[in-house]
Amino acid sequence: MQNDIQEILISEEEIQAKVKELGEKLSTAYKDRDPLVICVLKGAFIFMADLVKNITVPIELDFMAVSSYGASTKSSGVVKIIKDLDQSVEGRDVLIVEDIIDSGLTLSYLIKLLENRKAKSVSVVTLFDKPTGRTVELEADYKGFVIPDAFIVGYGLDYTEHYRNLPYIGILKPEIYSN
Ligand SMILES: O=P(O)(O)OC[C@H]1O[C@H](OP(=O)(O)OP(=O)(O)O)[C@H](O)[C@@H]1O
Ligand code: HPA
Ligand SMILES: [Mg+2]
Repeated sequence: MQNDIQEILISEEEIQAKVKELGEKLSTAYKDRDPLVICVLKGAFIFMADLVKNITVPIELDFMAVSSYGASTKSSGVVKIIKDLDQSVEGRDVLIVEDIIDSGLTLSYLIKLLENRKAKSVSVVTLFDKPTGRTVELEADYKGFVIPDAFIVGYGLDYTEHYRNLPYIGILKPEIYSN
């Protein structure tokens, strides 16, 4: 698996330091608000687990699974709900936890959905932001790293469902895509 990586873009240590910093910011922002923190599966599962350990105020968690990339490095443009939330968001302060904002399609769909379900507020924290990928206008409320125009893997992010278990962010060798 490591042999498929051309370059490590962001190290495990850099990620952990950033996640701690985001956790501290969110602990201040959500003090006394008991937010519903929503993990967007699968990509955000590692970020979510590390992030909530760095949030020091009461929160509730829920999980939603959506997919639009399939086995490609380009969004299909169709966001498919694979698993919906267990809890109602009505009247709740909601924080969506995403691994990456690329085209912005996944999040713009989710934000609209949760607003239609009458959440009191909907905010977004993303660990990675790829602004060059945007096809819809969208800004995260909290973000970790701005990344260049490259397909990244690791720390939850996949290519054809692999590489999610790398503890760092890497770029794959070009020959991996032609296999
Ligand atoms: O801004 P966008 O262009 O919509 O891309 C971002 C979304 O794409 C990825 O999910 P994917 O659909 O690959 O599902 P996965 O999380 O199961 O890998 C990623 O985890 C984000 O949820
Ligand atoms: N890597 C993995 N999954 C993704 C990406 C990416 O760069 N962009 C959107 N989903
Ligand atoms: Mg994916």
